Amino acid sequence: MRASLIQIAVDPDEPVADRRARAARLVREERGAADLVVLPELWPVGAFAADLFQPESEPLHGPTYKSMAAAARDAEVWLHAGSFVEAAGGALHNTSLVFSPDGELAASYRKIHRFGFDKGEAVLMAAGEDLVTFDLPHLTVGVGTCYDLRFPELFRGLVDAGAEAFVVPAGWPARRRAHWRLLAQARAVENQAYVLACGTAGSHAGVEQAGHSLVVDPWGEIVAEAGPGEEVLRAVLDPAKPAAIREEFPALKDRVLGVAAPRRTRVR
Ligand SMILES: NC(=O)CCC(=O)C(=O)O
Repeated sequence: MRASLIQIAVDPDEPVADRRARAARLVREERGAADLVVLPELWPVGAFAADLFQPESEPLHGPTYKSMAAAARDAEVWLHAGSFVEAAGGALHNTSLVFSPDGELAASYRKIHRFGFDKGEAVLMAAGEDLVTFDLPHLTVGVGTCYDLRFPELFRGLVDAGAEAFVVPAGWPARRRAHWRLLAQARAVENQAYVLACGTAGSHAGVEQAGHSLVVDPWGEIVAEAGPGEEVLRAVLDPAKPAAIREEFPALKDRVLGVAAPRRTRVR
């Protein structure tokens, strides 16, 4: 299975509508070269451009949905279209969209762990509540977004829901690039699953982006890594590999459920 991760640059001088058109063009250019195309987190506005979240928010079936559905159909690819700011019921969400090659919505995911502590996304957006997977022809894929990567229990939940690969769109800062690589590899190793982590390039809202999108295999090896600038990162995945590794090294079967529940250690 061929995957293309479009590590688009978010430049505040490029109007959102122009970047949307450019992203759609980049997706169409993968026609014949990819089965799955991935875009990063909040690429229309930039993950740290909190001032734009409200003014650039859209309903689910807004301009980003429409342009990405058409691009998936034209390119005949599965498209994880990254995320956009969704306005729904008076709240904002960091929502990812997945389209099938006929341009139908296959899944949508509202980011569960919001970043920013007491500012930005953490205060402006509402948290999602649902774990989401979608089925490619030979691979079940779980979805997380950026900061979610720091929360292993989310990914374990996705494994319990059948995931053999994770797609993680992100807007990760260059300052924590070491965490990005380490966490992507950790999620792959502990879950014996592919990780496709697609970040942004460029700099917006004063935050230089890490770039360095990654494809990590279920053994934890990095099979492809982008540089810091705008780039399309391509990799070939073997959909049989997660099951083969889980069979060869069956650590997931040794889980002791409930061990994480708080309890006192008695000193004898
Ligand atoms: N957009 C994000 O979720 C950023 C996450 C981040 O910077 C980090 O986890 O570090």
